[in-house]
Amino acid sequence: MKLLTIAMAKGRVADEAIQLIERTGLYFPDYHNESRKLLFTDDRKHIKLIFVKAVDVPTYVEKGAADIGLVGKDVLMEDPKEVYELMDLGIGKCKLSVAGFVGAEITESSYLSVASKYPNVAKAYFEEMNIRTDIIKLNGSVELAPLIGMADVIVDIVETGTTLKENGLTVLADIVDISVKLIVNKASYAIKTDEIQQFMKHLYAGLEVRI
Ligand SMILES: Nc1ncnc2c1ncn2[C@@H]1O[C@H](COP(=O)(O)OP(=O)(O)OP(=O)(O)O)[C@@H](O)[C@H]1O
Ligand SMILES: O=P(O)(O)OC[C@H]1O[C@H](OP(=O)(O)OP(=O)(O)O)[C@H](O)[C@@H]1O
Repeated sequence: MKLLTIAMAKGRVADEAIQLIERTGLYFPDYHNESRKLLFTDDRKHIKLIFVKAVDVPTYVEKGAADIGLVGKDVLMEDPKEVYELMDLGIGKCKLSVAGFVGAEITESSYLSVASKYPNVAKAYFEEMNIRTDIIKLNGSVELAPLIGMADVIVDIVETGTTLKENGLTVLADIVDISVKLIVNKASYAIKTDEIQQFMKHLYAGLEVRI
């Protein structure tokens, strides 16, 4: 059995993903969600988990530093890479939405300033709508931008809507549903076909139990 390396981000994705992986019978004795370790191996040495920034997961997989990556569809849409996207894990569910002040109107004649962690997704969305934009790339706390007059609207992740609500903002339009995807390096899929398919089969079985 060849060892599989799986890249994912610490935090909300890892906490749920590791529960799913452990459902397949794999066990990571050292893992706990407050650990500062960045690399874990299961007790039978089948899987090596590496923790990287969410936006870097597709890069590790494209370059072959990881065979498999678990990453939000938002990251894959913003910066597409040459990888296979083979499975939806049904975790990390949220939406990418346009948000702003209640009653803000977005029309074809608008010229909008848009703040986002996802400038490419935002640009493509408004181009499709024939709306001219000035896109401002931010790396977090995006909801602040309309409040201080830096942007008319934002494009950001919405899950419960609490962050928007607490900042006096509302969803103006939904762009796309997001969840965590399993991506695979193209060469790894050729070389480690059996291992990868077995792993995915076990994950599917775990998902069925979960549903
Ligand atoms: N509020 C949320 N609810 C559900 N899923 C979310 C939420 N926010 C982000 N996600 C999903 O989880 C992934 C990782 O989010 P996370 O907040 O851990 O990363 P990040 O904000 O990009 O990284 P960092 O906090 O290190 O800057 C996102 O790419 C997205 O797919
Ligand atoms: O609808 P909610 O349940 O409130 O979740 C949405 C919030 O979660 C994410 O932020 P995150 O915690 O990753 O912080 P950051 O992007 O500002 O770093 C996202 O960017 C929203 O701000």
